Amino acid sequence: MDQRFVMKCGGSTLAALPDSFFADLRGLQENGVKPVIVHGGGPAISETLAKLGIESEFVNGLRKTSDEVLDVVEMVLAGRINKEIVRRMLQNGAKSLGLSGVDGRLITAKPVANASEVGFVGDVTEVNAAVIEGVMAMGYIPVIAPIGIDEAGQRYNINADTAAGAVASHLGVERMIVVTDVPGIMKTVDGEKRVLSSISVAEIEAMIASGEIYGGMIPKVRAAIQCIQGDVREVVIVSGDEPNVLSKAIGDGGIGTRIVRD
Ligand SMILES: Nc1ncnc2c1ncn2[C@@H]1O[C@H](COP(=O)(O)OP(=O)(O)O)[C@@H](O)[C@H]1O
Ligand SMILES: CC(=O)N[C@@H](CCC(=O)OP(=O)(O)O)C(=O)O
Repeated sequence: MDQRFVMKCGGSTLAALPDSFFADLRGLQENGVKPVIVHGGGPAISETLAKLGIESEFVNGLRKTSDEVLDVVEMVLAGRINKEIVRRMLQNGAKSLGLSGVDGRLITAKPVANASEVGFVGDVTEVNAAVIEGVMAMGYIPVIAPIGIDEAGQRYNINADTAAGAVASHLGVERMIVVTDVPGIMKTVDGEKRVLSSISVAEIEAMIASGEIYGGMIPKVRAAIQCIQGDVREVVIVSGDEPNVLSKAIGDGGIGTRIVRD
């Protein structure tokens, strides 16, 4: 079994993650499991932009990113949030090493198709798997901030779900775990809101079309659909509140929503 997995941790849940979450990661590391973390931090970016009086808006879930916004995105993601995660892992006995996609040209990016509307927002074209594997081989959990760079040295702001999906695809791991602030993809059935234990690509498309999947869930399911076309066997969406969520998600813990190939 592939003992590696990619975990995406959303800004919606980062600050609230209990120590037990990081202790779970340490336990996995001690047992030879090799996690790779890609993190977000959207709410912290918005908070800092507001403090600095810099306007920002989202276009179809992507932050409109000017050069000025890009400075703040990099400062918050690669600085504050990345180091906060590394620190919490250290405090809980897990060994980790923080990087942004710029370090070692970890994430090569190109402008998204609607760059004229959203500015310096990137799509991933290449992931330097050798650097990630090297960090893992040294016994560290890589913690990656979703900033990309192109051949000319231009930086890009990349949606963290998109970046995590690309890292999972390029590493060829079997599983990606998306940790967020809801227990999975929810659907109202007979007037009752339920967490779907699994969902197919066709069902996802239908729920996007009907508006039952909206907002921040859209980039997650899009990234999931993209990476299960390759080697990734399943993507699991779970809540960071659940005790030992990662151990449960990599086992058959019946947790969250599993997205698998049709
Ligand atoms: N069908 C759905 N089931 C669960 N959550 C959904 C659904 N559709 C949209 N969402 C929204 O997606 C949010 C998670 O995305 P987001 O806030 O961007 O989190 P993160 O910061 O973890 O990336 C949930 O809090 C919820 O408001
Ligand atoms: C292009 C784009 O929108 N980038 C995101 C990057 C952070 C992110 O995705 O964070 P979450 O996972 O917490 O949402 C942003 O600027 O907010």
